Amino acid sequence: MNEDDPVLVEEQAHLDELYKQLLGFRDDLTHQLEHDHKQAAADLVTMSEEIRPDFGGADETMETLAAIETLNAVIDAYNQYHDFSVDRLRKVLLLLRQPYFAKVRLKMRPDRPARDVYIGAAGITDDRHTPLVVDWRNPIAETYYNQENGQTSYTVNGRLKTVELELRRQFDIERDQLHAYFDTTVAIEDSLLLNALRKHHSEKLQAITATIQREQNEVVRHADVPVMLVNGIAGSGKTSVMLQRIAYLLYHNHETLNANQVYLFSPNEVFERYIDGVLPSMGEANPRLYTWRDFVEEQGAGNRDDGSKTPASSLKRLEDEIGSLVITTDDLRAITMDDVTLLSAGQIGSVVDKHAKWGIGPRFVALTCDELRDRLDRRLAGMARSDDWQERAMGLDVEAQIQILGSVIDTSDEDEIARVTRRYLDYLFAGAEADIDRLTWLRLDRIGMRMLDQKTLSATELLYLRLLICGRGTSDARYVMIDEVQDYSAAQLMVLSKFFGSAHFLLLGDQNQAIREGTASFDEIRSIFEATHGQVDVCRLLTSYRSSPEVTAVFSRLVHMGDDIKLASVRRAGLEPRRGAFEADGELAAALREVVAAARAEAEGDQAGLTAIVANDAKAAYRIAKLLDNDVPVLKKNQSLPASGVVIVTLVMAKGLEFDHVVIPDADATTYPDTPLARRQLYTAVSRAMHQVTLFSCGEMSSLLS
Ligand SMILES: Nc1ncnc2c1ncn2[C@@H]1O[C@H](COP(=O)(O)OP(=O)(O)OP(=O)(O)O)[C@@H](O)[C@H]1O
Repeated sequence: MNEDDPVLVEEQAHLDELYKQLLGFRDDLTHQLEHDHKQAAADLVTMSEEIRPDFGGADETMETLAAIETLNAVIDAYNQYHDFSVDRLRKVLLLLRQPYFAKVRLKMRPDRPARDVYIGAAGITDDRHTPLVVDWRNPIAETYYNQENGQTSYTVNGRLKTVELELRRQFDIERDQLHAYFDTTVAIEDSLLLNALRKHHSEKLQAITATIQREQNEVVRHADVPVMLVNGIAGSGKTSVMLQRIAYLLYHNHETLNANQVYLFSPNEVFERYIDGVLPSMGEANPRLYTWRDFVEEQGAGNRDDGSKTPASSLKRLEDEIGSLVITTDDLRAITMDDVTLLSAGQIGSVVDKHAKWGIGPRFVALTCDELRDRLDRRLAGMARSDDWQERAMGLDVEAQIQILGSVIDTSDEDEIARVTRRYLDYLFAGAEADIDRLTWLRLDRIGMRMLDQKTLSATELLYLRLLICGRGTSDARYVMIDEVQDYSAAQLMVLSKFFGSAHFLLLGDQNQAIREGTASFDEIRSIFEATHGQVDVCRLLTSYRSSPEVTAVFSRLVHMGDDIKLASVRRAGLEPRRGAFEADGELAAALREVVAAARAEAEGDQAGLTAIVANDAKAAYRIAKLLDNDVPVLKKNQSLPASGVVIVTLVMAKGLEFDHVVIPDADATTYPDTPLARRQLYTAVSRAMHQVTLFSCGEMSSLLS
């Protein structure tokens, strides 16, 4: 430490003091939890021994129940206290890694002295509830992210508070070591950001809590609107911002929202593994992670074309036809379980006919399902009275009777036999009600194929038809995040927006990275979500935090963003792009081998980085691997990104990822002709690079790169 710098000395002393407190909290909490655990176990044993179960008379029963009630209340109290202590310990452990990353000195009122607020990954107070560190999601921390010196403001409980920011200080801290501090009193320059960006590629995406930039913060702290569409250039932090936003929402709604109610759609499994450490590193649980495939499979439509290429016109046609849809008996299927027909197609048909006059839609489904459930109930009641089923129930051995029916059947009591047989039938046919609700009685495939005059139905068509008939898909989801939204077709988005009709959406994408033909434009995305959710708020992110100015110059030339928009990079200078057009495969192979050798040599030194050879498709990837004598691995779906070295990836797999050095081995005019799609594919491939891009072609180089 520089002993001559009084600020550094003073801040280190503050850190030492706080760290000591944190260690104390950790030890106290651990002891407390251990002690409480033992105490609780002992108390529960004593209390339960004191309960003398007596159900002899009404008074005795009341007394016994009251004693059990008291025991339950004690268990609840222990659990609550336990949860509170565990939560506090979790925060302390998080802060012990880095107690805080910034401080703001705020003058809350002109007549009061300014006070220092330290900001960290979690908030912690001392025993007298005085805040020692404030959580980055606390309203007051907004003054740090606003990046405004002097007068600034934050919103608390919907009210804007104006304050004076006297000092904004950032810290480079690891555990109890203060490495450096940066004051931004003169001009707002984010030294911590520049420090962070100097680093090399990491195996997994990192949280950006300490360095969220102003335009990103607007997304993270945005009001809770039905749909937000973030339109950002490559490397502008869309994925990072989305994860910070999830953490923000979980913090502000901690009493009502859990991570299971947040759904995150991402392009593929490699990407899922790349991002799955971010929220846990912030002390939050991961949301439910889905690819489109996972979603389709969960909906029982995994065994057909996944519908990613289904045109929106197909779904529009279903919408148009649904009003005049007539359901015939052939469209119905009996509800059968274990070869027992519980409701025949004919019986279902009579219910359907009764309610079809309302038109085929959510109301029809609700009324029909209600009545089918009633009929099922009557059917099971009838079966429970039949000799055949009663004999089967009584034929169960004693163990099975206790396990399934809860007691041994009293064969002397006829009513009891019927009651128990009913319980047995409920157990056997437990899935029948779910079948009714899942509309297994309706041959959706057949109906859809007739409506569309097609021989098969894609997953998108099937799910949309089901949605048109039932209304909403799920109300389990409160928030749905779709990353790389530009890669979804209008039809896929129509399904998702309707399926999650009651959820709020965060859509993030970059139109220039749409690498498939036939995906939805941002205007289409807006109108799809406006139709289901009303309003769509749009935010833009225009600075690249991933790529060096040199790399940014290559990819920004590929696209036209609009005259008023200029892409910017905040990274330090990287290396100049390398190019090479070769006449034959042999020459290309030699050049690639050189790159591989250089990358491996680097990886052995302390300059470990990751080089990716990004091939246009799987065929090209394996061709390159062969050219390199299979010495470089091709990244597979079930693998994670290596930390360093060289890897071959397809463009589809490279989506959302980043590498220190990107080599495009097939940058030729045939692979990348002068078409809008090829332009976007090249933009996506080049923009995966942090420090350097190498463009090789066998034959003439694509004119897009000239
Ligand atoms: N505010 C920030 N502070 C530090 N690093 C940042 C910041 N914002 C983004 N980054 C870094 O920039 C890189 C790109 O971020 P991210 O992958 O979230 O961008 P993206 O917009 O989703 O990219 P793409 O659309 O090209 O896949 C990551 O390494 C991320 O850590």
